[in-house]
Amino acid sequence: MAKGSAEAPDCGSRREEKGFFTERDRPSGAQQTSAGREDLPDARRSLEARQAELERLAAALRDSEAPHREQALERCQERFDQAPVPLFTLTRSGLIGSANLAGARLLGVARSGLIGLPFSVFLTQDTAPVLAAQLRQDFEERHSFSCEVAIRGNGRPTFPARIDAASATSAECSIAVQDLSAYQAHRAQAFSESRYRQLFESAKDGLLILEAERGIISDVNQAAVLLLGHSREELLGRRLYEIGFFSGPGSEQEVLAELDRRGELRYQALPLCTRDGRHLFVDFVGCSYQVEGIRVIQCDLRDVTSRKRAEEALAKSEEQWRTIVHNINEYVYSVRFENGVASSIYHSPKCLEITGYTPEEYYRDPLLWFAMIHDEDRALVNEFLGHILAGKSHPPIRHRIRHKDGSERWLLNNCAVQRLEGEEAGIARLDGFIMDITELKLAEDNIFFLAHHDPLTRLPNRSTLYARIDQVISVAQKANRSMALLFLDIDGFKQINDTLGHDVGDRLLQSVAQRLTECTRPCDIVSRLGGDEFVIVLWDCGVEETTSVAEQIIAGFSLEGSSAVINASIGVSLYPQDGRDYLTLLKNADLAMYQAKKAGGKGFHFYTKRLNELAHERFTIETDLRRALERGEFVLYYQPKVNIVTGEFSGMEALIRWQHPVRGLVAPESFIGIAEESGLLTPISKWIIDSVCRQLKSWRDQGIQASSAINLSASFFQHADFEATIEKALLQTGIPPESLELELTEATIMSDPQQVLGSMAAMKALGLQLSIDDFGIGYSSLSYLKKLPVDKLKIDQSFIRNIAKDTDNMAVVRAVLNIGRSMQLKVIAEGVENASQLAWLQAEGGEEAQGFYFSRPLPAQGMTALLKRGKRAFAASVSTH
Ligand SMILES: Nc1nc2c(ncn2[C@@H]2O[C@H](COP(=O)(O)O[C@H]3[C@@H](O)[C@H](n4cnc5c(=O)[nH]c(N)nc54)O[C@@H]3COP(=O)(O)O)[C@@H](O)[C@H]2O)c(=O)[nH]1
Repeated sequence: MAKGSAEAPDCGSRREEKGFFTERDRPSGAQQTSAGREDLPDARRSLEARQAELERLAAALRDSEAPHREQALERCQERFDQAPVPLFTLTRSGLIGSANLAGARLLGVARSGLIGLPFSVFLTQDTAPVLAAQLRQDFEERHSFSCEVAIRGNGRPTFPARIDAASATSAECSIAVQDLSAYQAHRAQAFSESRYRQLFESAKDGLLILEAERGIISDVNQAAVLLLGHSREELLGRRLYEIGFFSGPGSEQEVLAELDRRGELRYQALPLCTRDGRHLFVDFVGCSYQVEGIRVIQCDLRDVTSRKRAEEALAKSEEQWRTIVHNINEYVYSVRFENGVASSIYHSPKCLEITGYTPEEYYRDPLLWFAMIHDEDRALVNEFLGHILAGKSHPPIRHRIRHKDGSERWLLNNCAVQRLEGEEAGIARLDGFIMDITELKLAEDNIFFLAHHDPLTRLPNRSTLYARIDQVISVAQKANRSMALLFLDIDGFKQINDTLGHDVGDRLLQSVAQRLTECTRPCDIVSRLGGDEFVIVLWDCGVEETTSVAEQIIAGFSLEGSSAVINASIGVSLYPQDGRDYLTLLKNADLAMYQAKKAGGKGFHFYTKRLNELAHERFTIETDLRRALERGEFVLYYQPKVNIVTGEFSGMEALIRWQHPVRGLVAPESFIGIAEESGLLTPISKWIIDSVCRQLKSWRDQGIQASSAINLSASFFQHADFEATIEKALLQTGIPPESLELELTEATIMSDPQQVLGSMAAMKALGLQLSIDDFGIGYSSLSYLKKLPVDKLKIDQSFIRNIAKDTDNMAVVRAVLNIGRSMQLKVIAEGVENASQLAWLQAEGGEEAQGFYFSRPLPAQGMTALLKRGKRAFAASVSTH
């Protein structure tokens, strides 16, 4: 070292005082480190070898002679100079005491220029203090140390270096400097490779590295092994087509050529069957690059089977949804809201049929929908949308739109809102469906119409009348107005229906409805209650106006295709005097109509209080009648029929009387009609038949061979029990059928000619006598009369009453007598009250008569007495003149 010191530039001693650090600066506890010993063995060994050499030389110097000492020093100096490791000696101040050749090369400064320079000038600012601290500690504690610094070599960039210092002597310490540039580069590369391998192996995607030249797999990661189901060994050296990619070597070649040309290739959802039979879909990304001059292909395989399956499921569900939406009858739509602006995102094809506009037209104009809403329904739709957009639920609404073709359509509109949550809370979408309910609405309207109207005449029906008239009455009450209720019933409608057929009856009802509508104003109500009953409500009409309307109505209805003139009867009640509610007005108008009917029809009658009294009376009679039969209050009177030629009994007529507990003996005219209308005449008729037969039997039992006529009403003649009742009575009493005579009026026969004719034939077949009562006042034609199985005509008493004075009556009676003769029918004149009537009849050739002149109707007991007078009881009566 002395030699080195001698060779060192004199600047060394010059800079001693301004050295690296001074005694004062020397640290007290610097640590020795052995870090990097194994990393840098050469430098350390070299340094340790020099240290050992120096120690050996020192020992030799102590023990040897001078010549040997010189030689040793030279050898030592040479080894120091030629050592491959950059070596330096540093003074306590950190000045360079000596440097070997490698050291001078490292720092890029001639050795002579280095001596005396602080070593720190070659260090970066941040690492210089590191070395200074270590040196202080080294000189203090005489320990070796190692540290890493950054050297700013002359003419080369800063490079990392490691300094190994031997234990310092009192004056100097030796350091070996190792350039770490190459080492660190190597270490970086090793780190990079390890990191790459780690990344390669831990990648989730399967990675295959191919030698591009031969197309064979040269590396695979674990993910690829798991994905493909092949072991790593099976994969290495194989080609892509051999592990299931691409259809074969040709196809693979094409793919690799394309990859080569473009540098990168991507395939999405390639189907792949793995070695263990799994069917997968993988996204394939191939890219080609050079590694150390060799071209490789990296294949990235990502298992997208779940995604693919989900996509397929989604596509399938979308397809199903589309199929459903395209085939349902509803028009489905979806509108998106973005920043408060609506835009159409879906309109199913059905929109064209329902609205006339194509989906494209909706996409172009988001407000098209609103434009077609019917003006009257716009408020309803706005309210509906307001509810929906506010997030409230609302049932579907029905509204109208104007179809593109101009027609009006009824729609059922239902929709729901899809909302965004969180910060961007608000409406995202409006989804809805629309159904064309035009036909349904029409059907509903029709059903509603039919529920409230009569289908035949299309007039309001009973329930509608009821609802409307209540409103009319309420308005009339508030406005202090009058109104009239007209109850109309077609005269003889049943006969028209029965004789001319129901089609004709229907047409008649329709023409009546039309006529009533024509005769009234729009503010009036015309309705059909049912059957041939109509109700007309005339608003703000008194007696005068109502009379005028009623006269127009009853002027007569002509029936299309028929010459018959049809008449009607009308009853009128007035609000408020005849009633303040519908039912009272209707009841009173009905009473008045009944009165009009009783007056012969073809007329109208205003309701009067008297009608009500009569109705009340009638009601009382009806109530009493219901109890009369069971209380045995009916009795039979008998009026004789007389042969006016011989004066002999020719028969008798049974006539009913009601022995009323309060009213006394009530004549049949006061109750027969009521009994018939209330359905009580059937049991009463059965009682009459039974009683007459029993009386005849009683007389027979007394040796009197009598016969009797019975009056039969139309209702009982048509009753299902009629024939059986007669047969049973004959059977039970055993009287001969020919002792019983049935009197039917022309009206009875005409009420249902077919059925009555059948019953008459049956009675005739049984052996009963049949006669037409009140003959002459009806409308029997001769041709019709010929068909009837009757034995006798009974001239109505109205013709006999004024026979002496009334030439018309004479003519009628003569005519009936002639008819009888020509048709070989017996003729009896009833209502003979005096001798002149009898004489006239006798003069005209009449054979039989009945009347007060001979006898009033007698109770059975009286008749028994009369009968006992013998055959010629009336001989004196017939020969008085
Ligand atoms: N269905 C039934 N109808 C019956 C029955 N009994 C009677 N009647 C019908 O009631 C009407 C009135 O009958 P009545 O009060 O009994 O009157 C009868 C005679 O009393 C009356 N008559 C007879 N002779 C004269 C006379 O000279 N002058 C006169 N003013 N009246 C007279 O005529 C009635 C009998 O008429 P008719 O039946 O047409 O022969 C009457 O229509 C009865 O038919 C019954 O049981 N069932």
